[in-house]
Amino acid sequence: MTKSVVILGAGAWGSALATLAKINGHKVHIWSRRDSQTLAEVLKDVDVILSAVSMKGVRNVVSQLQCLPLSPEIIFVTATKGLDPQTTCTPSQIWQEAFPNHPVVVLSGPNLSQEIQQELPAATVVASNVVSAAEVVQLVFSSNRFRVYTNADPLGVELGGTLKNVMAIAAGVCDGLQLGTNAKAALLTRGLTEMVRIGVHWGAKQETFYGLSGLGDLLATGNSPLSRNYQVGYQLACGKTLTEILTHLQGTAEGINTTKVLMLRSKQQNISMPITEQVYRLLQAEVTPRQALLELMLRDIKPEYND
Ligand SMILES: NC(=O)C1=CN([C@@H]2O[C@H](COP(=O)(O)OP(=O)(O)OC[C@H]3O[C@@H](n4cnc5c(N)ncnc54)[C@H](OP(=O)(O)O)[C@@H]3O)[C@@H](O)[C@H]2O)C=CC1
Ligand SMILES: O=C(CO)COP(=O)(O)O
Repeated sequence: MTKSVVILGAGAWGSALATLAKINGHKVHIWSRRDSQTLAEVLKDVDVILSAVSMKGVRNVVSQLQCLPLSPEIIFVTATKGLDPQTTCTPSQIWQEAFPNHPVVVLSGPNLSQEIQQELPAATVVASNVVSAAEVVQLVFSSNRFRVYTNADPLGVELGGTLKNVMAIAAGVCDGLQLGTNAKAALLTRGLTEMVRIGVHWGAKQETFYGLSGLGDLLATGNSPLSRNYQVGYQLACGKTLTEILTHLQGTAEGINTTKVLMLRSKQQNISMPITEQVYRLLQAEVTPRQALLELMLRDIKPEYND
């Protein structure tokens, strides 16, 4: 059945998702804060509201929507991969708190938007506590070039896509320093261990991190120059400063803010996150890429798994 979909955020990801819904014949409107139409106008008779704004815009957009009369039938979908610096909440937690009577669905996976715009095949996950809502969103986006799986662990799916951005920065450093394939495999594997450790502590399911939104997205962004987070790490390793990199970077690298939030929360909760800590220190210019590598290699020797 044809759905009316409004996509909030006309950036790289919002535009790619709009293309995917349009090819399935849905009525799609992309709204951005520069739109000539107001949110109230574009949200008339809407079925699905998908937010693809970057993390820094989420609270702003949520508050604007809270002022509008919205039917409880409307499904919210969040495709943002970040953590709120003030509260450390995930975007879906912010949406759900603001709209407790609406179903909220997380959409996340290995989805480099440029490849999707080139019509290359990809897969993703839509996760919600309300299975029927996830199934509606699955139908809106599924096609012969975009395979959509449902999942019942929205927190795990969301954290997979968010936490891997920190590891994508580290992977860019690894490649920028030309450390080789063994080092890259070690980094991504131990990076995944770190993601699982904090994610499970926060209430996500371990197995979710081994799916598309965790391992899948870690492999995509940790191995692709198309990833902005990877680019940040790569260029730091090539000697550029963060300010220089951000001046020329197209779009948002959420991993920079996520690293800060993650450091704060992991320290408060006493969770060991050695790779995240070195990425944090590198972004703060407290260590060079080579020093960060050495710090990781010279940590106390230990069993691979502690339990
Ligand atoms: N690009 C990709 O491949 C993918 C990205 N993502 C995630 O999607 C999110 C968006 O990424 P992407 O589209 O690439 O980023 P872009 O930088 O291309 O776009 C960001 C969007 O957010 C909007 N925005 C930023 N701040 C505000 C605000 N205060 N109020 C309203 N709108 C705001 C921007 O509006 P304006 O243009 O007016 O500044 C723009 O539409 C990120 O969390 C990213 O991690 C997820 C999967 C794939
Ligand atoms: O999350 C993404 C692909 O799944 C996009 O990665 P970047 O934000 O690093 O470009």
